[in-house]
Amino acid sequence: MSGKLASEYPSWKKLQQIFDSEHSKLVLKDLFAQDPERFAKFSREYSSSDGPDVTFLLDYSKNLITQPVLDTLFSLVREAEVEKVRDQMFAGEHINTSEDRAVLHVALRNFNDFSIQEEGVDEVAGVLAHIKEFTDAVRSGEWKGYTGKTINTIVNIGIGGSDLGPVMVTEALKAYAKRDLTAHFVSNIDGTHLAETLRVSDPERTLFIIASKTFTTQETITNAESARDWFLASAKDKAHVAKHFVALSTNTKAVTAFGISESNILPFWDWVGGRYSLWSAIGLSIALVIGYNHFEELLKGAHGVDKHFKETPIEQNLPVILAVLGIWYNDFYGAQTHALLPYDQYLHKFADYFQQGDMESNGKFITKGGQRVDYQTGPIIWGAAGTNGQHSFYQLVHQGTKIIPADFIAPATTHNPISHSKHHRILLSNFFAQPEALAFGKTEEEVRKEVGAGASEALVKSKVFEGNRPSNSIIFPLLTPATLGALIALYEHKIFVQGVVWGINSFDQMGVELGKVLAKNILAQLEKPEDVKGHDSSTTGLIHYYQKFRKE
Ligand SMILES: O=P(O)(O)OC[C@H]1O[C@](O)(CO)[C@@H](O)[C@@H]1O
Repeated sequence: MSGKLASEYPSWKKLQQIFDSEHSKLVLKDLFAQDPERFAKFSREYSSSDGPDVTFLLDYSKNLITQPVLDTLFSLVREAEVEKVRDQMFAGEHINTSEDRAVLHVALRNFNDFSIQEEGVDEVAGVLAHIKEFTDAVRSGEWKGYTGKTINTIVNIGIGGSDLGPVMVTEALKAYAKRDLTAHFVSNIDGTHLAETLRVSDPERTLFIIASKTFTTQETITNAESARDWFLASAKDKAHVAKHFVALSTNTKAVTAFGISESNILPFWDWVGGRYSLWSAIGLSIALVIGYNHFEELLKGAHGVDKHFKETPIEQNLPVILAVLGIWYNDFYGAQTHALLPYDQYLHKFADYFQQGDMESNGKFITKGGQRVDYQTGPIIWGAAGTNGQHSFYQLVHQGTKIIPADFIAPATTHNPISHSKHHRILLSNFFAQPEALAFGKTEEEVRKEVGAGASEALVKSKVFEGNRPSNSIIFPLLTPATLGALIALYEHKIFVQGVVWGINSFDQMGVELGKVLAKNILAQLEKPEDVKGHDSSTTGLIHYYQKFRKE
């Protein structure tokens, strides 16, 4: 049952036994040598069944698994009733129990396939129509600023889920961007972020998109107020705000109180989690940059994977496969992190995006039933675009003392085939080489042959790659909007499956609250040393030190 401790499932215990007795025998070099069919057995191609064409290959053969390990992991998924909870999610049941909410990002990209009963679901198509109408007006130049000029800059002001998705996707789909429309994303409360953006923006031609589900987030509201002050310093008349400020929010009351008219609000619903919201009105900046039709392709690509996730048996279900592999390393091998390594410059924000997507979802130690877990939950997600990472942190991935499961992700072809695709071939040669090097390494014997007889023992040892480091590889024809949608949905559902197995609520984020409350209290004490009360000596000392330099 969901909410149960994962360690209570019979398969969990069995996995522990398998790990204890077998893991020293799970050596990739041997496993590949023993079975010429290993790649065929442990790789799967996804092809969308309808909507835009999406295909990708997931190769998971370079994992420390055998069929019995995988079968036991699948049994764990069955015991945790992942399919039942998945169906509850798709049916609109309130699986976000702590907040008593449905979890329906799948409804935002549904296109009438699944029947979902929840308030607001029938409004999705209307909001998409509004996004289309608005983006068409801005992109065509029909929407004018207060002096009659067209919009050439958009500034999305939001943070967390109201920022990272739009940032990642607009970067990823830059090849589809309208190049004469510049998009900025301001998230940090640090005034530098807004100031540097405003410095290069023209108030007569800038559209501010205030993106906040709650419309109470301190960073976003403060940035929005300062942006409005900056705008009014030029525009003077508050009536002009209507041409330059739109809001994306579930909190209409707070938006209108801010001074944005109701006609400039694109709403969404409480069943859209912040980190799952790029598919909603929060994606307005994406639609503005790449055009509505491409935005819809993104949604349809995700919908294809939703169908796959909902309809495919566990053994062939790609999000489930990724999820159980992650559990195997996280909970039995003791891996602390998971690296996302896209070999595509356009995907350079992919890991940043899934830091929130995964860590805010599954970074929890209490089960839905209120018990403390006695195992590890969500991994630390990190990564960077290849090949840059190779010249910074890959040393540790190859020869460090930690096990770092990684996903290598790459497009077979590029939007920028400069020098007859020479760059892309070099990029891909690295994409193929790195998982190979990680898996198979280089033995002492091989090193000795290379360095010759005179080399010192220390030098020989330092050149050995132990190998047996696991990875997945995902390859697809080209990074299109639909393919990106599919990839994001793949990881979203992976996170879902892991959360269900671990028995936690992947859809609240109580862990971000305490810091917010303390900061509010401290903000009121920053002026005078005598105001600083109720803290430990370290916090008090730090605030007192700051107060020596404090300026208005
Ligand atoms: O869209 P909002 O309500 O401004 O919230 C922004 C972000 O803040 C959080 O609540 C906490 O970081 C995230 O879950 C959310 O994406």
